[in-house]
Amino acid sequence: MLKIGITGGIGSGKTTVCKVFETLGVPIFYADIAAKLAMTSDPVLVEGIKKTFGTESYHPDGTLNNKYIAAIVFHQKAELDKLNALVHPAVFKAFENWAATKVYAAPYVLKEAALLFESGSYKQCDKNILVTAPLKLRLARVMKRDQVSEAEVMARMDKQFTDGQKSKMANYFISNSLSDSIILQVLNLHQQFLALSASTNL
Ligand SMILES: CC(C)(COP(=O)(O)OP(=O)(O)OC[C@H]1O[C@@H](n2cnc3c(N)ncnc32)[C@H](O)[C@@H]1O)[C@@H](O)C(=O)NCCC(=O)NCCS
Ligand SMILES: Nc1ncnc2c1ncn2[C@@H]1O[C@H](COP(=O)(O)OP(=O)(O)OP(=O)(O)O)[C@@H](O)[C@H]1O
Repeated sequence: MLKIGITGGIGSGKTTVCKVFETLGVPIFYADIAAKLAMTSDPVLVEGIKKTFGTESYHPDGTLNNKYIAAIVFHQKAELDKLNALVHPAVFKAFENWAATKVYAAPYVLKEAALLFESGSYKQCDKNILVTAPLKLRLARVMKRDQVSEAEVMARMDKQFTDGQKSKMANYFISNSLSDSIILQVLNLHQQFLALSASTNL
């Protein structure tokens, strides 16, 4: 079974692209969902986060106080490094466990992760896809989706590799600008991955 990583900068549309792969029956691991699950259910991680960022990191009902943590980490690189160091090993492990359950389920699976290259988790995958879109469009899409300011989106963008850096590490590309059809690009890649899977023992 092939493991394919899929990433893209904030607002590039990687989750939207994954929804198209899902309609083709491709199993998808969403790193962000796994991260959030671990951050609320793994007692060691929960303690680590509270110790590092304070008990306000969680609401009284135990749910994650996203706004509180985001306000700290997206304005101080050293704090973000601490959060990543706590969370990413848990996500790596969750992906390995998940992938092991899919070995006979499909010719290939996708791992969707915002920080696939930055975290080094692309090394868990056989090939990697980069989703791109023009910067202004990405900004506009996230501002509308999350009801946030341009400065808030930029603060996150600044903490991610640029598309130039990522494109050197990617094997496949999906362009998600206004004039592109992501459906046709996904169908094309799907055929390539099925052929690759059939021609290798992975
Ligand atoms: C800081 C948190 C609580 C903020 O939550 P919030 O609901 O506001 O944002 P959300 O998780 O939906 O992320 C939205 C986008 O922000 C960007 N982003 C998220 N985490 C990071 C990060 N560590 N570094 C850079 N960008 C990030 C990504 O583009 C992501 O898709 C949350 O992002 C988090 O827990 N991040 C750490 C886990 C992580 O690294 N996730 C990303 C991939 S595993
Ligand atoms: N081709 C498209 N046409 C119209 N809207 C789109 C398109 N692609 C993405 N969007 C919209 O743009 C927003 C961002 O897309 P999406 O959530 O898929 O990006 P993402 O890369 O997963 O972002 P993040 O890194 O923040 O998780 C969403 O509201 C989505 O519905």
